[in-house]
Amino acid sequence: MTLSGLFVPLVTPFEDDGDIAFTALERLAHSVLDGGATGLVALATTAETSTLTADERSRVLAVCVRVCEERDVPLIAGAGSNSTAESVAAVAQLGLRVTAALSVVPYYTRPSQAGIVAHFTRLAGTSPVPLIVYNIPYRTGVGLDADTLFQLARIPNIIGFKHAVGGIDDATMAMMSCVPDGFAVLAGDDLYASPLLALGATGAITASANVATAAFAALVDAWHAGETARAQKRGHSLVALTSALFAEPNPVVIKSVLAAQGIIPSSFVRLPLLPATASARDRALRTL
Ligand SMILES: O=C(O)C1=N[C@H](C(=O)O)C[C@H](O)C1
Repeated sequence: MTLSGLFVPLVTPFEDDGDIAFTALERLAHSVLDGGATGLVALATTAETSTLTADERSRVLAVCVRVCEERDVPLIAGAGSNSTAESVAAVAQLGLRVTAALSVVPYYTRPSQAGIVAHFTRLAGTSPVPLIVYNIPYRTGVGLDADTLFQLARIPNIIGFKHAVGGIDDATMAMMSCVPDGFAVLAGDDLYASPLLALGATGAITASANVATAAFAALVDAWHAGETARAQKRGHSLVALTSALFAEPNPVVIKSVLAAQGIIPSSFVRLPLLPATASARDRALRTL
């Protein structure tokens, strides 16, 4: 299985009192699929997963599983932490309900490159579903060098990377020059999705696609169709929007835009996130 296309990491809509708005979540899930997304990502960073309780996480996942089954589309679900044992348990809990698990490089602990390979070897060996390694050094505090990327890509049951390194760096260039056949590279930095697709990424997981699903779907399609001029134009046209949506910590601006559009009931986010400022929200709305 090669994962390709646009996967939307859904926000978790809240009511003004902080309760999860499950009906709005289900509506949003259908609406991004109607807008051209290939599949969904449940419980990613954009979902504010770290501030959901275990019960809320399982109810959010249940909504996403139901929608993806109804629509017959792939579902990726976030699972894992900076504890290998806890990550093994979290991925096991997903069972076979998802297409793949998205597991972040262990954050905060700053393990060695060999430790990271050992972590994912253990996880991939026990996971009931294929794994996607989430490489996001600006959140985890630890980068992956080219050799580590090659080693991870060769581990059985690891089928892809969500690659979000804040640019196109040396390790990215080395990795993209020899991606194993069938291995998925999913662009995870909204601003660099277009250049990574140009280098051969199989798809994208971009939070901005909660707001601009059709535009991101068209961007992925254009690069995959080899229509360079159209793809570049699409990429350029998304720069102002993605910059505006990430002007404050993700997903606060995205939620404020969705709330202003009436797509979700409230711009509420849980502490330690604060709601987007009016100026950030208005700037994003102006770029739509
Ligand atoms: O939740 C996600 O998946 C994403 N999170 C990233 C982040 O918040 O750092 C951004 C990316 O668009 C997808």
